[in-house]
Amino acid sequence: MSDLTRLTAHQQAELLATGEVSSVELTRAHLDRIAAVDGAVHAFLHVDEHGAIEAARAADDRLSKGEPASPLDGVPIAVKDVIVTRGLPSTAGSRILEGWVPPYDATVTERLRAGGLPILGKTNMDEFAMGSSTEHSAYGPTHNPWDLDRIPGGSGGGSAAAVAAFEAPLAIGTDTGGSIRQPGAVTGTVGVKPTYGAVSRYGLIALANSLDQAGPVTRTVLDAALLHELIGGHDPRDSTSLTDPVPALVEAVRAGAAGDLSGLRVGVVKELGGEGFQPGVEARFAESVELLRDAGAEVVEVSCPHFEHALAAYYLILPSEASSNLARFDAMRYGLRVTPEGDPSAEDVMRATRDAGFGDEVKRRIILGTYALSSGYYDAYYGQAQKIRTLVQRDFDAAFAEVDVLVSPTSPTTAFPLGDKLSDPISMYRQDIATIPANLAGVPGISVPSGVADEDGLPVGLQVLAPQRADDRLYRVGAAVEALLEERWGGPMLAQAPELEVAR
Ligand SMILES: NC(=O)C[C@H](N)C(=O)O
Repeated sequence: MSDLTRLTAHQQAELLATGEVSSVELTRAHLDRIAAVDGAVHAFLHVDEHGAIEAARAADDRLSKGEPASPLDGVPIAVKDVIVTRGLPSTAGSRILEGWVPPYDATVTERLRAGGLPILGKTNMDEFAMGSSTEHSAYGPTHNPWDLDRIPGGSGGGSAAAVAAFEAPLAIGTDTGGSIRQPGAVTGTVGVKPTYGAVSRYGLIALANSLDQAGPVTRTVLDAALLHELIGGHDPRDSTSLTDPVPALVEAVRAGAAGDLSGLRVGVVKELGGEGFQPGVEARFAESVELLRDAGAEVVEVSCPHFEHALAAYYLILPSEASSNLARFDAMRYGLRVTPEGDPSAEDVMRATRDAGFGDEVKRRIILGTYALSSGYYDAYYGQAQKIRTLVQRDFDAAFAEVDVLVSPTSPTTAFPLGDKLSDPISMYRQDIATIPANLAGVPGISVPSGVADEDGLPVGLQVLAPQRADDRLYRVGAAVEALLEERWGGPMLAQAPELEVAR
C-alpha cells in the first residue's frame, strides 16, 4: 500500500479492520513521514517512536483476535504538548517545563491509550497556549505546510500542521479562545471545540480554567466525530465535567453528509464580518452560506451586539486566570530551576527561574492579570469583564432562540507571514475575534475548510456554532458543507495543498 498517510483516519481504521494493513505498518508510515518533513514543518516537539510502535503492536494483537478496543484502535495520533502524557515530556511549549516528564496521564491521554491509538508524539504550541501563530513557543515556530514562510495558527499550530502535512491523521488540540479552530482554518483542517465540560480537563495544563476545552484536529468531519466520541464524556476528576452522555456525533455526520439541511435555521452573525476581515475570506464565507441555502437551510442575519466587546473581556478574564494558574511554576515543584550565585533565598530562586523560564507573552499576561485582579482595580477590570461575559452569553441565548446554528468566518485572515504580528500583540489577538465569543459562553464550535482565498491561495475556514450540549449540530452542518464543497472541488481540500519538499 503506497501512501497510507494520505488516508483519513476512518479509511485507516477500515483497512485495519479488514486486516489489509497492520497498525505497525500505519504507525511506521507516519513516523517515516515525520522523519521526512518535520525538519521543515516543526510540528513536533517530541516524537515517541518506541512507544508508538509498542502501542501499534498491542493494537495488532487485539485486531487479529477481532477484539478492537475502539473504532479507532490502531490509528496513530499526535497530542498537543499541553496535555500531560505519562512518561513523555510535556512542556506546554515553555522553557519552564523543559525536562519535566509527567508521572500521570491526562484523562484524554488515558482514553486515547484505552482506545488503542498509538501516540506518535507531542506537538508544538505557543507557550502555555498564549498566541495565534506558535511563534511564542520556546522551541521555535511551526511552519504552515501550505507555505512554509507562514504561520500555522495558534496556539495549536503544531497539531494542525501535523495533520495538514500528513504526519498524523488525527491530533488533539485545546481551545481557550480559538486555539483549535483558528489553526484549523489557516491550515485547511477540521477543528472542533466541544461544549465546555464535554471533554475532561484533568491533566490539561491550565491556561484559563473557565475557558479551556480539548478537542479533535482532523482532516474530515467524520474523523473528528470518531475522535470526539472517544475522548468525550463524564470524568469525576474534573469538577466542571458534564454528566451528559456524548451525543451521537458519527450519526450526525452521516445525516449531514447526505447534504440535506431542510428545516435547519442558520444565523449569519452580523458583527463577525466587514472591517478587518480579508476580502478573500469574506468571499469564501458568502459562498458557503449560499451552499447552506442550496441545501435547504433557512438563512437569516442575526445581531450579537456585545460580541464587539468580547475580545476586551477575554483579555482581562484570561490573564487573570492565567496569572493565578502560572503561580504554580515556582522552581520548587516542576521543571526548570535557576539558582543565582551567592546565597540566594527561595524567593531569589523563584524570581530567577520565572525570569528565565517564561517568555515575553507569558510575562505580559501575568502582569496584566495580576493588575486586573489587584485590590482597588478588581471591580473596574475583572468585575466589568465578567459582566460583559454575561452579556455575550445572553446574545447567544437570544440568537439561539431564533436559529439552530450560527455561522461566521473562523479567522478574519488567512495565514500571515511568520514574524508579521510579533511586534503588535493586539493585531495577533484580533485573529481570535470570531472564535472567542464561543469560549466566553461555553458553546461548541467547529471550523471546516471552505476553500482558498483568491488573493493568496491559502485556506479559509467556516465556523459553525451551536448551543451548549448541541455539538451534534456542528457535525451535521459541518458534514453537509464538507460534502457539498468536495463535490465542487472534486475531492478533499488538502489535496490542493502544494506538495512539501521531502527533505530534512
Ligand atoms: N489559547 C487560545 O485559545 C489562543 C488565544 N489565541 C490566546 O492567545 O489566548
